[in-house]
Formats: sequence, C-alpha cells, structure tokens
Amino acid sequence: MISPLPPRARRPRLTTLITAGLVAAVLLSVFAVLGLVSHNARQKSEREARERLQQLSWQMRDTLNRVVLSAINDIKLVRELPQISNPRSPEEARKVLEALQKSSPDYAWIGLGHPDGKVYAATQGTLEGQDVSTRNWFNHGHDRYYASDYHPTTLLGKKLPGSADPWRFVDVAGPVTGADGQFRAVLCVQMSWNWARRLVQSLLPPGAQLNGVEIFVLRPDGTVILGPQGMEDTVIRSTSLTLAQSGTAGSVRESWADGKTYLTAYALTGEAEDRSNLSWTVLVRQPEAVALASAEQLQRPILLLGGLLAVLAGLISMLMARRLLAPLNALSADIENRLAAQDHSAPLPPIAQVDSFHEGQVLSQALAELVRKEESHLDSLRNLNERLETTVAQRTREIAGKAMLLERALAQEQSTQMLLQERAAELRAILDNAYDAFIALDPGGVVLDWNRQAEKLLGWSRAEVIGQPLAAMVLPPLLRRAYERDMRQLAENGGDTVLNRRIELTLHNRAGQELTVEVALAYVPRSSGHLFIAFLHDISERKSLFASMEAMALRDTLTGLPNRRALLVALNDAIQRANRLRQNCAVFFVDLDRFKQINDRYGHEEGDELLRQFAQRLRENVRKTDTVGRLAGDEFVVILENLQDDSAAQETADKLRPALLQPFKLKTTSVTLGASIGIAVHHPDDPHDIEMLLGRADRAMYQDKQLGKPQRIRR
Ligand SMILES: Nc1nc2c(ncn2[C@@H]2O[C@H](COP(=O)(O)OP(=O)(O)OP(=O)(O)O)[C@@H](O)[C@H]2O)c(=O)[nH]1
Repeated sequence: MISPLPPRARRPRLTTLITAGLVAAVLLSVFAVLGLVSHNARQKSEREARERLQQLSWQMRDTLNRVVLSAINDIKLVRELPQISNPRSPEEARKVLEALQKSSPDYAWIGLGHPDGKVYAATQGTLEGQDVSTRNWFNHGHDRYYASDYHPTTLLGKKLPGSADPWRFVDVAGPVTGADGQFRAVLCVQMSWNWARRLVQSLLPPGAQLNGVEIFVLRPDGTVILGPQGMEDTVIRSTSLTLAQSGTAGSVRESWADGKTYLTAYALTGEAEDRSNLSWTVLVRQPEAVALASAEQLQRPILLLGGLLAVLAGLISMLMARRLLAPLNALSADIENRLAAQDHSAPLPPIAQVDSFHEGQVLSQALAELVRKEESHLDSLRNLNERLETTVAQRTREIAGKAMLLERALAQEQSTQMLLQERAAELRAILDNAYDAFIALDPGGVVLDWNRQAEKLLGWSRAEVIGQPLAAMVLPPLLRRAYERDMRQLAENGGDTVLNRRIELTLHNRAGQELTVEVALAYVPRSSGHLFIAFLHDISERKSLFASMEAMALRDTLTGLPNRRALLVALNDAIQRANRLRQNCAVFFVDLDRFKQINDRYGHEEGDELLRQFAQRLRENVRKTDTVGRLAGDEFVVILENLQDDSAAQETADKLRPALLQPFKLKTTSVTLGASIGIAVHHPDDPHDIEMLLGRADRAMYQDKQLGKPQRIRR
C-alpha cells in the first residue's frame, strides 16, 4: 500500500505571486522615483526660495543704505554753501534748507543747530530757537556724519501735521565748518519713516505678499522697527538676527515664535567698514510650507502616475503570468489528478507535454520521466506487497499454531504452579504443626526457614531470625568453632558423620536458658544454592529424668548414701587413682552389732532411723574426700584414699570406733551399740580386683565381730 500524501496547506498561486511581485516592484520604483524627485524638487524649491528672499533682503539693505547715504551726501553738499556755513541770517539758511526739502519729500525736517545748542534755522521755521543740545544728532553730528536709529519724534511730532501713524524719524546729521575749518553748526535731516514703508511695498509685489513673504527691519536689540502689522515694536530673537549681526548675509531655515518654520534671509545695513552709523538688520522670511509648496504639488501627479503604472503593470503581469503559466497549470492539474486517483492499477493518460517555452518543456519531460519511473516502481512495490502479504498470512498461521501450543503449555504451567503452591502450603502447614522444631539453613549457616515449633523452642519469631546466622544466636560460645568446622565440612564433602543421624546438642534459647536437643540434619541439593534442614527435638526433660533415675539407681534410698553399685564404681575409680598416684587406698567393711534386736525391740521404723543416724555418723567421722556407702542391711563400706602408709587406715578406724559407740537418740529411746570394722588396704602394685578387696575387708570385719576388738591389718 502506498501511503496517501499529507493534506497540503493552502498556498497562493504563482500567477498571484508574479502579479503581486511586479506591482510591488512598480510601486517601489514609483515611490523611489517620487522620493528622489520630491527630494530634488524640495531642494531646488528651497534653493530658489532662499535666493529670492536673499535678493529681497539685499535690495532692502542696499536701499536703506542708499537712502541714508543720499541724505549724508545731501548734507555734505549743502554744508558747503555759504548760506549754511556762514549764513547772514536764519532766513537765508532756511531758504536753502527748504529748497533741499522740496527736492526730497521724505525729509520731514531739516535744521541747523548752532554750537550753543539752539536751532538757528529750520524748514518752515519749525523748532527755530529751540534747545536741541540733548538730542543725539546734535551731539554725535559735531565731528562726523551720523545716522540715528529710528525713533518716535518728540519735539517735532507735535509741530508737524497729524498722521494716521505716529510720526517716526531717522536722523542724519553732519558737522558744518567755516572756511577756516572751524566748527560752525550741526546740519540735521530728519527723514520721515514713511519712505521705508513705501520701500517695502515697492519691494514686495502683491504676489510676494500672497506667498507670505514678509520684510522686517530690526534694531540691534531685536526690536522690530519695520514689519508686518502688529509686529512693530515687538522684540525678536532668532538665529537669523544673530547671524546678521555677525556681519554676514545669507539665509536659514528656522522656527519663529509663532511655532512655524520659515526660510529667513538676513542682511545687516550700514557700511561694512563702519557700522556705527547704521546697523539695522533686514530679515525677509517666508513660511517653509509656502516656499516649498511647488515641490509638494509636484508629488501628486507623480503619485497618480505611479499608481496608474502599478495598475497597468499588474494587469500586464497578470496576463503574462496566466499565459506563461497556463501549460504549467495544466501540468500540475494533471499531477493532482494522478495523486487523487484511487485506483492505481487503472492506466492513466500520459503527462501533458509543454512546448511553449524551454523551462516548461524541460519540466514536463522530467515529470513524464519521473512518472514513468514511479509507475514502474509502483509495479515492483505491488508485487513485493503481494509476496509480503502471502508470507505474512503464512507466518500468521504458524504463529497462531504456536500460540495455541504456548497457551496449552501456559495452562499446564499454571496448574503445575497451583499444585506446587498447594504443596508448598501443605508443607508449610505440616512444618508449622510439626512436633519438632524445623530450621532451614543455607551453606553459610544463615537461617532460611523457621517453623512455629522453632519459635516456641528457641524464643525468636520467624521474622526475627530469617537472614541471621544461626550459630551466633543459639550455640554456646565453646561450641561455635566446632559447629563452623562441621558446617564447612558439610558444605565440602557432605559430612556423613552428622547427616541423616540423630545427634544431641546443647543450645541456648532467647532467654539464655540451656536446652538439650536431639537434631536430625539433612542436606538438600538445589540449583539455587544448597540447603540444610534440621529437625530439633527438645530432650531436656528426658535427659533430666534419665539423670535423676540414674542417680536414684546409685543411691541407697534409706540413708541417701551410694549403694552397692555406686560403691563398686567408686572403689574401681579409687583403685585406678591409687595406682596412678602410687598411693594406698583402703576399704572399711562396717557392720552394726546386734542390730536385729533393735528392730525386734523397737520396730523397723526405729531401726531405719538408727541406720540413717549411723550413716550420718560415719560420714561425719571420715574425710570429705572419702566415700561412705551402704552395701545392704546394716552393712556399710568406707573407701579411704590418699593414704600415706599402711598404718593410716588403722589409725582412722581407731578414731572411728569410739564415735560409733556414742548413743543414738531414736524417737522412743536412745540406744548404744557397737560396730565391727574390717579393714583391707590396696597397694599400688596389688592386682586390680574389687571383689577380692571387698572380700578381704568382709573377712576382716567378721573376725573383728568374732573377736569383739579391732584387728590388725591383714594382707
Ligand atoms: N530396720 C531395718 N532392719 C533391717 C534392714 N535391713 C536388714 N535389717 C535387719 O537387720 C538384721 C540383720 O541381722 P543380722 O545379720 O543377724 O545382724 P545382727 O543382729 O546385728 O547380728 P550380728 O551381726 O551377728 O551382730 C535382720 O534382722 C534384718 O531383718 C533395714 O533396712 N531396716
């Protein structure tokens, strides 16, 4: 099976991309051209505007200079006249002055101030005789030509006819000297400021005013002495003013106090060599927006043209792209149909061939080749797939058969497991309820299992001992080394000395009490580590019972003394010790005299009591290391050891006799009776014969009884 292609994300068509790309390129070009043209147009407009404004400022400056210079020239000319330099009368001088005024209508007043500070002659006689000694023109015009700043009139204004604007004047003055070169007077021309206003109007044609061009004349402190309406007498601080006052002329772009940006041309009036006469600043400004309006206007048609070009380019590119991509679209539709075809075994028409352009031709041929290869590849895949499916079906059948077998084996295994678990549970129950304690150990002696009986016997719970070494817990220290040796031997060679046999062991329980147990040990070989199992049975009680019974069998029940059996053993041991130590030992055979009569007279109980007291007296009168026993009836035996010589036994018997003759206090009476003592001594080199030794003692006792006195030792 061929896996289907993943779903395709929606992508724009190539026609759209080409059209969009071309439109974007055209728009980009238009904007680039627009930017360039606009920039150049702005620069050009600005340059032209600046030039215009500068020309205006220069014209204004030159005209101002020229007017003031012309006034100075007039003064220079007139002062040479004798009517002025040496007037005969004020009338004579006045005539000359009025003639000058007539030729220059803007000369509002021309006067001649004498050194005494009073006006000597003046046009229309105005201010004649008045004191002008405090006026600037009078003071500065003594020795040089002086042109004053614009100023509102003081004296003269009141004398002149009324005007809409207050009268403002510019004073131009110069010294008048006589033929002898002596100072005679100051000649002053006061020019009405109206000529300056007219000058502005003549320089600014209506068109320029419409374009927002404005001319300012400023005093050095920035006060507007000539400017647009409302701005006169205000103070301006601007870069252009500063630049102009540095003596340069030019133009700047700057912000004015109204917040707008203006192109401003600046120039400084007065003579470059000496500006002390006149240093007004001429500023000619135009709002930048207006100055550059032509450049801005140029942008609109370019934009329009660009837009049209973009639309046109889009249309053309779309048509071209469609035409170019039509064969490719047919090709891709063909491929899509092939991809969408469900039945891959059905034959599909061949890939369409594109012959209209080279790349399409190469692409369609390459695709046709690819499709051919893919179809052949698909055929191989189909064949492979069929073979694979057959193989898979066969393997599946085999696996199903094996799975069934495995299932059966698993079921069998499960039932075996259950059986095993049941057996294990049974075994556990058997072990837990076993009469004996059960312990399982690994070859290292570590506890692996521990039944309930083991818990009872030894005191540790199963949980406490699992994983613990057994020997350290239950074996007395002395036995541990032997136990470890035995365990090693068991692990190495099976240790048949202990395996499968019952052995007796002494153990400690948890409380530290000693227990005697009978152990049956078995060895279980296993693939997962060998196992020793031990069954322990407590035989402590049986042992103590046996011991007490054994003790009873060796004791005389009436007197508590060793009986005949014990005496024979003790005598045997004494002979062995005597032989080993090369010392003598002796046997006393002691028999009560006329004991029968006690029984007969006082009864058996009193007879028993007498026997007990007699035994006690015997015990008290020999050494602790000596043995006193009762042979039978009223016959007793004393075994004496560590005797230095032959007389030692006789001496002991001699000491014993009087003690035995002391009265015995019975319940009902007190009796005194003697005892016959037979002595037999064993020397280290004598034959080891117990019966013979006892017989000798018995015979000696009989003789003693017969004699009624102690006998000498007989060999
Ligand atoms: N009360 C008592 N009497 C016993 C016991 N065993 C033996 N007799 C008695 O001790 C007596 C021993 O008698 P005999 O051997 O003649 O000794 P005897 O009377 O002392 O005579 P002689 O030895 O010749 O002086 C018997 O009468 C026994 O019945 C016993 O355990 N208790």
